Amino acid sequence: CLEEYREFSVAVVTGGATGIGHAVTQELLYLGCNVVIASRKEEQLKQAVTELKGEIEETSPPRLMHVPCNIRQELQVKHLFEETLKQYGKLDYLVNNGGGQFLCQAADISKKGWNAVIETNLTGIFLMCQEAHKQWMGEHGGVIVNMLMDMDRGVPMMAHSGAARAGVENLTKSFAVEWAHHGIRVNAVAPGNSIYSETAAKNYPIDVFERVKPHLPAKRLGTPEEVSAAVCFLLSPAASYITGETVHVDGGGRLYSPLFWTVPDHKMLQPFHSNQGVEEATKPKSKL
Ligand SMILES: CCCCC/C=C/C(=O)SCCNC(=O)CCNC(=O)[C@H](O)C(C)(C)COP(=O)(O)OP(=O)(O)OC[C@H]1O[C@@H](n2cnc3c(N)ncnc32)[C@H](O)[C@@H]1OP(=O)(O)O
Ligand SMILES: NC(=O)C1=CN([C@@H]2O[C@H](COP(=O)(O)OP(=O)(O)OC[C@H]3O[C@@H](n4cnc5c(N)ncnc54)[C@H](OP(=O)(O)O)[C@@H]3O)[C@@H](O)[C@H]2O)C=CC1
Repeated sequence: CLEEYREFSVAVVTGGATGIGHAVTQELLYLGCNVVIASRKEEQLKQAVTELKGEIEETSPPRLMHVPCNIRQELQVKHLFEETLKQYGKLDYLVNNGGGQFLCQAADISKKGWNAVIETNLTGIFLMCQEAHKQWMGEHGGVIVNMLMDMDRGVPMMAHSGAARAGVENLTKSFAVEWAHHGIRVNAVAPGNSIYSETAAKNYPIDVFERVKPHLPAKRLGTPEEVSAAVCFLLSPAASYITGETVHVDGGGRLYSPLFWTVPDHKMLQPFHSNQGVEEATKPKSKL
């Protein structure tokens, strides 16, 4: 299965300079792919290219390049694929990993903050998939992996991101079906809220990772490499019959751990009592 990677496939990885994206980039390079990494901070991209190039043979054109791109900006997304095709002449894999959010109770999220997170984590992924399809994959096929989060029980303190990622999970299924006859597979990876990297941790004012650790069945945090392994499996021909699927990489966290939120003791959700008598109990309770 690794042979097809070795035929110098071409991958675009958003957020490929840091954390999980960095691990994906490193693994794809190791497997023989050409990789384009894309995110907003050009200095960070350049640094990653310099570091990762030190680990691979020098080639012409180089097997790793960067394109600054904010996935919220349509023109920048278009430019990213144009540059990729100009340099390598094809596009086999797209990893929509770039994204993020801020901690905030739902009641306090401003409309601007809501829009920033939805644009990043939902609209941005939509634009990336649509443009990849338009410029290359619609005609030639390809494989897409979208990054989600542990959001199936809702995401207290990150409601905006949970909503966006749930949207992406559904988009993943729609694309998987609509684009199957174009030879495109589309899957998702959902990391638990427990994948430690310095760059992920520094986005938060509190040590979110230390707080989740004791509540994980694995009793340890996950690594970017453990997420990358799932991404690379889904990209590979070993996953040729898998599409529209989500793979969870969370050490069992979603099955066991309390959410990143403790409900205070309260008596605000009272039960319904039928001891008011049959007539009273069967009266419609609608407030309309
Ligand atoms: C449960 C714990 C789980 C931990 C697991 C880890 C999960 C991960 O996802 S790790 C990856 C983390 N990486 C990131 O989060 C990085 C990316 N994040 C961002 O870029 C921002 O958070 C963004 C998505 C909001 C985008 O920001 P940007 O486009 O730069 O927009 P602004 O900074 O201008 O903000 C716009 C607007 O958003 C509101 N806002 C932003 N930050 C906060 C905050 N910390 N608290 C409250 N509100 C915030 C705010 O309304 C901003 O407008 P202004 O007030 O006018 O600045
Ligand atoms: N670590 C964890 O436990 C979890 C992570 N995730 C998700 O996994 C993905 C990778 O996170 P992780 O590696 O941990 O954290 P990082 O903070 O290291 O990575 C986030 C990356 O996304 C890029 N990014 C953010 N916004 C944009 C944008 N608008 N356009 C292009 N790139 C952008 C950032 O680069 P730049 O700022 O330069 O744009 C950065 O490289 C993210 O989507 C994250 O939300 C989900 C669940 C848990």
